Amino acid sequence: MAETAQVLIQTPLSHQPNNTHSSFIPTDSSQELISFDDEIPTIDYQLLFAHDHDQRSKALAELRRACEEYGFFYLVNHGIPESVIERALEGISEFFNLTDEEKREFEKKDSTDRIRWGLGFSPGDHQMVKREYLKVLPHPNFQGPSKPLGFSEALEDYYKRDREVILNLARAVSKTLGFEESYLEKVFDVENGTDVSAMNVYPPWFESNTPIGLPAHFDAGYLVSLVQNVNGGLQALHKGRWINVNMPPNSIFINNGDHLEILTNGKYKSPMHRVILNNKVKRISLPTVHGPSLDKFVIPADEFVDEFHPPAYRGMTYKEVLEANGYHIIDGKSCMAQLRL
Ligand SMILES: O=C(O)CCC(=O)C(=O)O
Ligand SMILES: [Fe+2]
Repeated sequence: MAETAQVLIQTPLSHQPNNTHSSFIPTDSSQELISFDDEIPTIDYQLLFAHDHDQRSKALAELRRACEEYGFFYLVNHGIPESVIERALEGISEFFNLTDEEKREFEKKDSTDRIRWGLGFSPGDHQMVKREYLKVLPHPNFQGPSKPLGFSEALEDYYKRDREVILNLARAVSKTLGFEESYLEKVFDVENGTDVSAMNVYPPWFESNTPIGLPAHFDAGYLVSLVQNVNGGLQALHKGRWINVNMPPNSIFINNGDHLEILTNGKYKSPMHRVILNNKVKRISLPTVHGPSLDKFVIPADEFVDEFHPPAYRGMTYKEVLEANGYHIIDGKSCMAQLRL
């Protein structure tokens, strides 16, 4: 399948579709690029913690529906200042504007890399760059690139605020699952959790031979947050249709990660997503995968397993999952195919 050929070449933040999930991919190749502007749920972060009981219950019910029926949503009113996001995105743009020689300093060296720069090429054409990326590990012990000046600090500011939001969101998600709010924090040992972030830049389509910027894949971790400089490119699969992600101003795009799917035994699924190059502008995105601690062995929790819902995934430590198939943790590779029973 063409889809499979493409995925072997690119290196998204996470793993590629496996046989089980690929049944969700529209199989008619002529339709493969068709996408829809269907509505995506919007969750108001402040309301998830509102003092008013009714307001809070309503917001939590909306969050439950978004996690269960979609696996992704826009988060508004998250409290991260626009300037913090803008500075991080501007820093990314400046980094990618460095000379190739300067960027090569961050090319893969060995398995202890905490910063990794690289290029994603077009399938079958290794001259055609579809995506340039820079990966870092924001947590624990963030270490940013030494140049351009101020970039590392701008990233650190963003990651700190982003992590606060994600921790609180994980508390709200715990409640939507019927648990006490610290549930996810405890099962994933979030305090020692490993976060992997990719900064991506995609050229406009007219500079490329195919519009696929990043092939369909899933992300590891429990929750993934994403900010970007412009709309137009990211698509998520919902009920067999590719939905365009059109983020409202100053929002964050959130999706469930594989480990939330495993823990909930498939109740909160990790959605397939991809990037199509837009035909106008260079797009920059900043997705961050928030994951369990590396030694955490994640399996479906007892609460989601019964005689009608037998365990659908086997356990593996998060480190083994990320490093599956010979990759280093900074590649954020997952291996759902090996985890599914
Ligand atoms: O660039 C995007 O919008 C998405 C990137 C992504 O899905 C990834 O790096 O895993
Ligand atoms: Fe992704």
